[in-house]
Amino acid sequence: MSALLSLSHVTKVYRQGGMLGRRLITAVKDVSFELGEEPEILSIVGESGSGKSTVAAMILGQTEPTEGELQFDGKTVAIHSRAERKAFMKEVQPVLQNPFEAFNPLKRVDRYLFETARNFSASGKRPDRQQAEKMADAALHHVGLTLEEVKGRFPHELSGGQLQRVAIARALIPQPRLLVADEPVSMVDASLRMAIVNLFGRLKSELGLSIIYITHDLATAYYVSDNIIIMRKGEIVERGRARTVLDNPQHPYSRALKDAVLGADFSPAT
Ligand SMILES: Nc1ncnc2c1ncn2[C@@H]1O[C@H](COP(=O)(O)OP(=O)(O)OP(=O)(O)O)[C@@H](O)[C@H]1O
Repeated sequence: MSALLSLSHVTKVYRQGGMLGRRLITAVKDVSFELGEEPEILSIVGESGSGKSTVAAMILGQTEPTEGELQFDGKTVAIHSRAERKAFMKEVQPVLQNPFEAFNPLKRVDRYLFETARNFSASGKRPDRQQAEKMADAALHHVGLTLEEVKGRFPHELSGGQLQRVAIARALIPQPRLLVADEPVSMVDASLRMAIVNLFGRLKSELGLSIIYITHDLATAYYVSDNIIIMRKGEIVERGRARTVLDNPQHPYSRALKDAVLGADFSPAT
């Protein structure tokens, strides 16, 4: 079976500083993994600076690898034009960490949904106002909201959790095959995190969506992900089925991470 996404020996080196004192930072080092055709939630966890966001940026085509290759649906991820970006974004959508940064505070949130509906209609035809509203409402239903609830509202008139749901709804409008969510719950109130993470599980089963879930939060990763990758200093130190890895981490770093985040005696009831 072919892969939806594959990273093959991907390395990313950043150059920092000017002519004098130039420094090379290897943010990601020889990383390889695949997402199959079957919908899957893959969590990428690791401490700050372990290279998670750089992996996300490469998957989203925002930055190119220094070495190695990323393929989506059998084609090398390489975006050189607006048309290529648009075609790629139909298939792969980001969900950002801070929903308040994803929306202009002076723009009503429904306008974002309508614009996305107009730009990324699955049929390829530009929908009229009524059709765009229908598409927005359908996407909002998938995240537990309705157009009526958000219509005419500015970002600050919604809670962080609601706004993140609107951001996810917007990402669903093009009917992508992959969501790349980089720390999507870290700015959301702790009591609402699980609801958003559970939403990912539903989107996977209801829409057949694959999700890369980048997080510090091992507890939510444990509950929602099928597979997990643990990164440290740009490298994958451990990978496998999420529950297997987190129930019994093998690498000393994974053990330390688990103990630090979940407590040494973490043992979920389920
Ligand atoms: N644009 C950039 N230019 C230079 N160095 C960068 C750039 N982006 C990231 N880095 C460096 O690459 C390394 C990996 O960073 P990255 O943001 O990918 O890690 P992370 O695991 O996502 O961390 P965090 O959880 O804090 O976001 C860090 O040392 C970081 O300082």
